[in-house]
Amino acid sequence: MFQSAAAVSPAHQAIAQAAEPLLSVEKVTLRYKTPNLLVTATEQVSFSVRKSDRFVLLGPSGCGKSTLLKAVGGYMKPVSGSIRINGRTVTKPGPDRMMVFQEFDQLMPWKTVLENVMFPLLVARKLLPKEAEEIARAYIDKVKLTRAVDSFPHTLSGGMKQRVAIARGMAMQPDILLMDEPFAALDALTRRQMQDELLQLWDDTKFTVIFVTHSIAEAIKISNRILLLSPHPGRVKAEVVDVDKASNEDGTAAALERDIHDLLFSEPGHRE
Ligand SMILES: Nc1ncnc2c1ncn2[C@@H]1O[C@H](COP(=O)(O)OP(=O)(O)OP(=O)(O)O)[C@@H](O)[C@H]1O
Repeated sequence: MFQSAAAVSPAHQAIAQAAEPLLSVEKVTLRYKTPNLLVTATEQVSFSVRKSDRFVLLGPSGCGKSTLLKAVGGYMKPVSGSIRINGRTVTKPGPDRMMVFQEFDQLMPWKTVLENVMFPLLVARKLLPKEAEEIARAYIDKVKLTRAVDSFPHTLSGGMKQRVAIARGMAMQPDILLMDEPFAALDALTRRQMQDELLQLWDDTKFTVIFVTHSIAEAIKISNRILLLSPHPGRVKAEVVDVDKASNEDGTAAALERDIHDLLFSEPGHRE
């Protein structure tokens, strides 16, 4: 079930030979340049994502999960290595990769739920209003917000706002949905409900998602594959495959949670 970092690359090569993965991240190093500091966020990170994967990036705070997601989104260029989607190198953001963030303020406050979901369909996909509205309404239904379709964001709960952001991302039918700790700011009950709803949506549409979290339990619940990153700078520690199988077996999810915890925090002197 665990593939060590050393074992990941050959496995990816084998997959790549069998069929080009949807997304392929090869030895990616990402750095921030500040006026007096050079921060290496990730070092030589490799992984690949296949169609319909629920792929989780998991690791302690500061290991570069969000930075990796930004790079896949095309908002940041690797200093070395490459990121390819459908065989093309990622150089800028595109409608094939839609982001959902943690923050509740990612919606446009002056637009209704419907208008928020329609916006990228009109602007990026350049659809006619009638067409955009039809698609937007279908995805608003999918996230169970039909009754709030004409509401403005400030009248919605945190969970409802996140549902709108998910509907907006999914309505674009991107190749990959990029989710950066989308449920982290929600209360525990709502978070669990949102995780269930996301899985129901996945059962419906089998979309491909990369999901960032630092919750091991959330990673196990959401994913079919988990990439474990070491603390700053982030390097691949291992990949967990067949998570679905483990989390459906009695007692196995708890054991897997313990194993992942031990693997992530086994470094001497590391504090959680
Ligand atoms: N804009 C920035 N300028 C400089 N350094 C940054 C910037 N954004 C992030 N970093 C640094 O890059 C490293 C990785 O940050 P990143 O936010 O990707 O980690 P993360 O794993 O997503 O953390 P968390 O789980 O806390 O959100 C950290 O050391 C962080 O301080």
